[in-house]
Amino acid sequence: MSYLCIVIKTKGNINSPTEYKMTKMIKFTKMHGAGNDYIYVDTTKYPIESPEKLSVAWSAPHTGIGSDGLVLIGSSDKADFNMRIFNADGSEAKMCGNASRCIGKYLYEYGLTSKTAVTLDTLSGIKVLKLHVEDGRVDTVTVDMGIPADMQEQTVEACGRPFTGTTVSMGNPHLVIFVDDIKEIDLENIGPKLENHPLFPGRINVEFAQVLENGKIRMRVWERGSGITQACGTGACATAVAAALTGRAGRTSDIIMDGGTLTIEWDEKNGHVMMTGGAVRVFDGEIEIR
Ligand SMILES: N[C@H](CCC[C@H](N)C(=O)O)C(=O)O
Repeated sequence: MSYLCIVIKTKGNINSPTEYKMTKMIKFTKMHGAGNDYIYVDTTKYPIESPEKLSVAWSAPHTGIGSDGLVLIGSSDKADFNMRIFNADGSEAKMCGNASRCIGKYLYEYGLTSKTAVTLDTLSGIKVLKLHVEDGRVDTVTVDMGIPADMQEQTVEACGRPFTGTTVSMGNPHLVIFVDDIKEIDLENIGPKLENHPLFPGRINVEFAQVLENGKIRMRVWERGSGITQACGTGACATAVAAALTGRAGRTSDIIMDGGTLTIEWDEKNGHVMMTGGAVRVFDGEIEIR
């Protein structure tokens, strides 16, 4: 009886932990608000260790899932739930308007809540979401974005010319610049120079806006940490506040962005900014973490 004996030479003991890279599957949901798309993970089920690194890897269009960043939904002892948001470059932001609406949809439609008023703990404080439910679906959400801050006129030199705008914080910083013709703005070139200008040591989100004949406002955004996005919820709020502050509009504005329109109301009585807009679930998926 002959035996064939095969010896497989390995480096060291193949059972040692270093040889076996532990991998785990993470379920995620891809969603967008006015085209501002993020990857959403329920970290109560799928805890994430290095969100900064994963946001960069997963946001990549060709080698990852492709998105403007990563949003983690977690538990909170101060509110119904917690939100953390990471830009495509891995930087963590304090607030995301479009993501907060999508989280409202996610929580209700995935059965994590049956409430239509949900509190969300963020790095810029607790936000209140009002879910507009129809036939068991949430397609529109109104978010109380709180009170705008740090409003001041600012002139910044970039690309050989001055840009005068209004800074507004919605928990995250924005520079809103009104122009006569938004089509003239080379956002790809100007955006990063303003985002990274030394005047803004924490960098800044940049919005160019044009008031239209019908009183609506057309806005395009270069987001800190993500570049040009289809829409920016906090940016739409900052734009509406800047328009009201500078007498270009009233306290309610429709902000028309590349990916969709948000309605912003700056309440005269309590100073809060209310943002209303859509939330869309694109697909569910799972991805391996090595
Ligand atoms: N890029 C922003 C975070 C995302 C905000 C935006 N996507 C929104 O909908 O508000 C920042 O670094 O402050």
